Amino acid sequence: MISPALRVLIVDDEKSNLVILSDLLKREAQISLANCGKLGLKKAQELKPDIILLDVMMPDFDGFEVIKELKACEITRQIPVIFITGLGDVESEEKGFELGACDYIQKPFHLGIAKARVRLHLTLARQCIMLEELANVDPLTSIANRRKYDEQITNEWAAAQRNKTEIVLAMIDVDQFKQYNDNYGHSAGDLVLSQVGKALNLQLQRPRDFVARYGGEEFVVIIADTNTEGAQKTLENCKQAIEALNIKHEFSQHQQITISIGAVICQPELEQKPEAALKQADEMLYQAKQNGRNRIEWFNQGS
Ligand SMILES: Nc1nc2c(ncn2[C@@H]2O[C@H](COP(=O)(O)OP(=O)(O)OP(=O)(O)O)[C@@H](O)[C@H]2O)c(=O)[nH]1
Repeated sequence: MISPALRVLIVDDEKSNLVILSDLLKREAQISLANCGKLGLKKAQELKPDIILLDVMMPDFDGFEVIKELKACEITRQIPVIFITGLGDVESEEKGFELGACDYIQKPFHLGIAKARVRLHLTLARQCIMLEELANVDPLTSIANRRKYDEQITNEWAAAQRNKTEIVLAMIDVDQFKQYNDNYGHSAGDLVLSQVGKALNLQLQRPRDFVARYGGEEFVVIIADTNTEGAQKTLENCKQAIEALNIKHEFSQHQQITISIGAVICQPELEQKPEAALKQADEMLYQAKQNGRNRIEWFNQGS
């Protein structure tokens, strides 16, 4: 049985087709319906379904136009599209594949065969989601990994340059963590890292906030489209959230698990690279350690 968490969007102007297809798949996935191309496009962008079943001949905006828009849009580009259409000529079928469809089912279709083909694509969609997770999620903390950070910072840095907005980069390190491992054991250390990752993630919930495990006991934060005051508050909340975990660490100067944070805020010029900003954040992290840990140090652009 395929996971019911998968979401299928069916776009068809014929009500009877919507009914047949949703009946066919309702046990396989969550179904959303759209009775015209424009609505289908809107729902695809809003719902980001795992797969789209798309009619070709629709009055306002035909299926070929819809798939062109889907493939041109960053949000919907990856969603597999299956055409289900009365157009039986090979030229239309070839055009459907050329425009990026993953399958082309002709009407009238055999229920069992249509179901088997959609099921196959649902399975592939599910495997793609799993692969994506494996590639981008750190298994210990369940937050983003360094690979995802590299992708995110490339996009956010370019957006900040384009829109002339301010962006914050922060390096976070668990304080005296070697002492924790040495005294409480590596498994207990792993548990702390997992709790810290999740607690940071909870504080970074705005759509443009991002946190990843950078490696070992280090985390990296991106706060995009922000200002000094807002970012200071967010990072202060992160620091306090770790204190609030109240994890005993008798071998630390603060007697509990704490974090140090080095941060930099900038409006990047075209020639500026994010690696230089991250290095500044890292230098500030070193300062935070030198100045007593469990604190945030900001890079001063003037210094
Ligand atoms: N349990 C666990 N420990 C890790 C992991 N990755 C790195 N570490 C440990 O994190 C510790 C980092 O220690 P150090 O870099 O020496 O610094 P620290 O003890 O945190 O001291 P300060 O940074 O100066 O506060 C090392 O003991 C690493 O073995 C991990 O995945 N799990």
